[in-house]
Amino acid sequence: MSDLEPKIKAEILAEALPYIQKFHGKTIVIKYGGNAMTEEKLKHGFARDVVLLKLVGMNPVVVHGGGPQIDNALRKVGKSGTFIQGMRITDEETMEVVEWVLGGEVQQDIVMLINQYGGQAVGLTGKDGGLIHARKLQMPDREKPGEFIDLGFVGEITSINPAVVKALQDDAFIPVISPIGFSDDGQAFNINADVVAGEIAKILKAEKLIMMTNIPGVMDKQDNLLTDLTAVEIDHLFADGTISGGMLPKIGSALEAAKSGVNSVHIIDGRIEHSLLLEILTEQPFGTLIRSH
Ligand SMILES: Nc1ncnc2c1ncn2[C@@H]1O[C@H](COP(=O)(O)OP(=O)(O)O)[C@@H](O)[C@H]1O
Ligand SMILES: CC(=O)N[C@@H](CCC(=O)OP(=O)(O)O)C(=O)O
Repeated sequence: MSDLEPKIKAEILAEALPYIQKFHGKTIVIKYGGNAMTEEKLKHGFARDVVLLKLVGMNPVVVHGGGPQIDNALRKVGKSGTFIQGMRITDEETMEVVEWVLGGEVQQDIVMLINQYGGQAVGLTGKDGGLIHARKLQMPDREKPGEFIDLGFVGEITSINPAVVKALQDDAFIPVISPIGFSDDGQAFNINADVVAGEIAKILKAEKLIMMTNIPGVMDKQDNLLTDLTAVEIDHLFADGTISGGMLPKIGSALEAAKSGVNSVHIIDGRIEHSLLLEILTEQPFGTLIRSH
């Protein structure tokens, strides 16, 4: 932006006004994927953007991932990450690493940066305020209908109690949520962060859900960006194998949220600096918009 003519700079800033008005007081759930937080510069840009959104009157809620960061920590203890249908197989030792990495290092890094830029972030896991109740996931096998895959300590959400998030929002704080759920007997479960973001957006009746990842959006088989997708089109992409790996839970959760009344759901490239501001405060079409119909 520093290379732009002053007039163009002013026009871009003025373009933000209707969006600031439209989204004032509205909840914006941001899924901050582990792949979009690998560079220092990007992390700082993200933190500044979140603070700006809060200061202009929106209610950002961050749900973070950390897949690559968990992989790094596992490598240090001689283990490697294995995924099935975009979900990590999580044995007991892996679960300990997941809790330690997501609930510790990754979350604290985001909280510190947001606070450094003048925000008031508070880190939460599913345990805090009974936020995320979970049980062991029975994951349907996409290749063998009727059969299930055992992923160990991977959880599915049974309920969300959003009271703690609402209280923090009302008190000018920015919640930063780790995707770890707990059963009634205190067992921790590893939950895909896209799934948590989708459910949090649903229960908070968010205006927007923005999933920041490491690709321009949903791509077709020829690697062209699909700017806009409906439920029917998504069904086709699932059926013909265009969507695989980490995009499976992401697009599934995005569609669920769109069907449940979240007004706009986007999958965007988190590797572009200030992608969050571009999506929310400018007219520029960005990434993939997921529609319920
Ligand atoms: N059709 C598709 N369009 C875009 N990405 C896809 C598609 N199918 C599979 N993917 C994969 O999904 C990845 C994004 O999911 P994931 O690695 O879990 O990211 P994140 O850490 O941001 O949640 C992409 O980098 C890409 O490798
Ligand atoms: C069950 C499962 O797969 N959990 C994820 C949780 C972190 C996550 O979702 O991180 P990203 O958003 O960076 O992919 C994992 O263990 O990697």
